[in-house]
Amino acid sequence: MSQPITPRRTTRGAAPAPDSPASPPKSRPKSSHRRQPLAAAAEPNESKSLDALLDALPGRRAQATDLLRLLAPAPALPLLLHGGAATGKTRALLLALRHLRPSPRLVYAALRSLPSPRALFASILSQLNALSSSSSSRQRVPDKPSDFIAALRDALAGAVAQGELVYLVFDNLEVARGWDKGGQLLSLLLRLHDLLRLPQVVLVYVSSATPDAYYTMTGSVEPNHVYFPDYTVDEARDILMRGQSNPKLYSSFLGVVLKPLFRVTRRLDELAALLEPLFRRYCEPLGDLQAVPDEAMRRRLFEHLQPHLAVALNETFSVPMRASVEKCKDDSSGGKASVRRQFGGRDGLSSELEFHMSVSAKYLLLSAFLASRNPATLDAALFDSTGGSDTRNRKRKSSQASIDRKDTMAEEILMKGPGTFPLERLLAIFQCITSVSEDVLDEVECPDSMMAGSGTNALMSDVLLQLSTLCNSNFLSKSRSCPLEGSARYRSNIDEDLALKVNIS
Ligand SMILES: Nc1ncnc2c1ncn2[C@@H]1O[C@H](COP(=O)(O)OP(=O)(O)OP(=O)(O)O)[C@@H](O)[C@H]1O
Repeated sequence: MSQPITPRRTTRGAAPAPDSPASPPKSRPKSSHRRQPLAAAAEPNESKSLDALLDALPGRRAQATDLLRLLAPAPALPLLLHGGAATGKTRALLLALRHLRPSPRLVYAALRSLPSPRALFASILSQLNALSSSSSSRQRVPDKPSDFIAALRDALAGAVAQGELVYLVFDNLEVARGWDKGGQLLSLLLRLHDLLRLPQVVLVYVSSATPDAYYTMTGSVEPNHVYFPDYTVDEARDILMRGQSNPKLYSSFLGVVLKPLFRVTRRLDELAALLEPLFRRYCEPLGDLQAVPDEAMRRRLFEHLQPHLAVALNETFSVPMRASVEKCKDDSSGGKASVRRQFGGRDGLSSELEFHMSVSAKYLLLSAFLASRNPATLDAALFDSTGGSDTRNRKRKSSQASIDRKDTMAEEILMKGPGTFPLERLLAIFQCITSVSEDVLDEVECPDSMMAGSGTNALMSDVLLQLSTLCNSNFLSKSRSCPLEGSARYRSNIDEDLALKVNIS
């Protein structure tokens, strides 16, 4: 993380009344490398509410503490929260902001719930106009970013005139990249600190991309940043255990389902959506939902659940649909809804949809794409078990004739469309491209004895499971067994665009 700000905290006792119009504008604190323990500076009431904040954020203690340091009283630099999907960035930020005293003025825009730059401008300006109860609320929404900056400055001037800090939050910043002229807009948003030069305005960016991805591109002032790593399975368990009416029952349920599901998805929203119906199934044999199951009962519940768990593991794809987060809800439901659905059929993939699949499924899909698009004769040249790092066998530079021959072959392949391939070839390609990624092996390694053995067996059983999921989801098709070879053949149904979207991160 970059340089934090000295936590010159405003305590309740010392703070002016939250909405007092007479509150003086706050001065900017000096930057410092020094950090103070948060609780040490806190008064009893504050430490109680700090405990409540940390309780509401299992697995995010360090991030919540950093946020409180960096958000108040008046940070001199913008703040960037970054990390993978559903790692609690939004939740932690909104809860931390709610913890601040006096309550800050918040202008929040979740880019994922907005269709265009213009919608973003409109959302921000209307929130600001509501804050300052300005008469200009009927003004035209700017089309051009430069007009937006001018309108933003005017609207902010109205809001900060009341002496309050205004926190301007851009959530899901990475979404702007996909917008028309999104690169330009992104660079402008990241330069707001330099452009506005308003000390009372605190800029907060939330993104799944790393800071380097943005700041090398804009050359603007580098913000403070807080990283949100993926949850571990134990942290996910702590989060999912919150608010359960029968913790012992739920804990025994998580004991059997969480690890296998965690290999399919680590996203909390998806896990919660998967777990809810499974838990209902799990409880079906129970007469009393408040009962604490003994060992024999636990085994019975597991046996009852097992077939349903197998089905759930096969459905690895989900379509998160995000509603805008207007306010932070205290309960774990958050402000976003996640709807699960299997891909397939003629619907295709709308650009507004996101899909999630495990890393091993992504590699498998890419392996199938390559196997369908390239003739088997090219495999030896394209792949080797060293992932291409062994240069000893590299061929001499191709002659013009051989380049022409390859071009003609490529054209023919394109004309023919995707070809079919046997399972062995798919697995050989999969093995070659995963041999360079230890991460993949970590991900598919199955520590849970319930699902399979360990090591290679676990890897293979996972791959076969993923393969069947990809077939069920129409990403791949499986032909009937070939009468000569006696085994089934597969074909990839995805095009180059989708293959490019299968981003392995
Ligand atoms: N530590 C946590 N405790 C309780 N619930 C959590 C925690 N972390 C995440 N969640 C829940 O998981 C879901 C996703 O969290 P959140 O939206 O904060 O993640 P995010 O990192 O902002 O995701 P994205 O990058 O996709 O926008 C929400 O329902 C949220 O309430």
